Amino acid sequence: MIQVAVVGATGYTGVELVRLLARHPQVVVTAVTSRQYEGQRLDMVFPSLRGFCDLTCEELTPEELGQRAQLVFTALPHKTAMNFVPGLLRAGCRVVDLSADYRLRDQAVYEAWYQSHSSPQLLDEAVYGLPELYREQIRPARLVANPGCYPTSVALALAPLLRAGLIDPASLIIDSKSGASGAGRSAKTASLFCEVNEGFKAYAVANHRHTPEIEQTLSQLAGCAVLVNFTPHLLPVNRGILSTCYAQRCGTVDEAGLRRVVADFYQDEPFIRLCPAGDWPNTAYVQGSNHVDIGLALDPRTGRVILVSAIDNLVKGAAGQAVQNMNLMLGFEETAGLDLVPLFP
Ligand SMILES: NC(=O)C1=CN([C@@H]2O[C@H](COP(=O)(O)OP(=O)(O)OC[C@H]3O[C@@H](n4cnc5c(N)ncnc54)[C@H](OP(=O)(O)O)[C@@H]3O)[C@@H](O)[C@H]2O)C=CC1
Ligand SMILES: CC(=O)N[C@@H](CCC(=O)OP(=O)(O)O)C(=O)O
Repeated sequence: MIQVAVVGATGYTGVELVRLLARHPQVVVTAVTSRQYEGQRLDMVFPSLRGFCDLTCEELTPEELGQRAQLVFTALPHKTAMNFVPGLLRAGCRVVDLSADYRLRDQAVYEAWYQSHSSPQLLDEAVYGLPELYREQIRPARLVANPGCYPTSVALALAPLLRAGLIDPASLIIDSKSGASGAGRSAKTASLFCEVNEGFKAYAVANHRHTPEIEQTLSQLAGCAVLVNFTPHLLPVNRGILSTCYAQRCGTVDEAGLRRVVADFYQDEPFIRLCPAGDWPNTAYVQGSNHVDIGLALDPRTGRVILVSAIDNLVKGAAGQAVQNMNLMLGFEETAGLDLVPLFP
């Protein structure tokens, strides 16, 4: 059994990691960290874990974590993870970082959207952890930057047609909706029940920090600099992201042809499901699982292709993808610990 640790285990992605890792056949969680809950058993903080995890929350230095684990998941807020990750690497750990701190390759872009970077020397080394696109680079990596939840849903929807040159990279409009767990577990007025329930709003319009992350992946796929309009919305549900992407079709390929390209691109992917024509993704059909559902239509009147994707933001959008990355890094079956049938209803 390989020893792993979760830093920031009392956040939404941290506890989701512990849930998934508790059933993983080849790893054992040896440490869970938190400042606020130091000294408390994790299954007292999250009774859902009773019988699955008997660890107590600790505050541990990277050096101490290095004594306890070979691979560490950092599930800390962005701008915080960068203070932890270099020490973990020095302590000999491999790291899957769930924050945004190592996702952007260009330091100037990171600093324009976040803040000054304290370990920019690691940006070149970090591998963007989207297995469906970068599987071979992830396997040997020391540091994997787990993608953001919105960028995961968008990149996987657009990748096949963008790479095939069948949609115009200058025409992309993306409209995404997320459940409230996407905002994390820390107390904020905007996340209060009455602020979220029975409402539906756009936020961070034209300036959401996932825009450059989405553009980075799409530019690589398209082979040219891509700019997008990306508008996130907050849904009054706990989990789930639904992204609707609009793109102008290139050439005269029909809907069946577009569908074949997407199906071929993902034919060996265990977590991607292409919906049959006329069927559309629903966040409820992927909840609790690492699946990505993708639907596609060509509007013959406008010549636009419409791609819709659904993921669980805490699983394929965070903890599940992190476990998928760990599986690749450690040479395990990619689906180990992730053989989850979505919850419904
Ligand atoms: N929620 C989501 O859907 C997704 C989140 N992510 C990313 O994953 C990371 C974690 O997100 P999420 O779980 O939602 O966040 P939460 O706010 O729910 O949890 C953050 C965790 O980090 C700990 N923490 C906070 N500040 C510090 C600090 N300064 N030093 C040490 N520990 C700290 C918290 O515990 P304590 O305060 O007790 O130390 C807590 O355990 C973030 O970078 C987020 O952007 C990525 C994809 C999806
Ligand atoms: C609903 C909501 O607030 N969502 C978060 C995205 C969370 C996320 O996964 O982003 P990172 O991993 O990059 O932090 C937001 O819009 O900031």
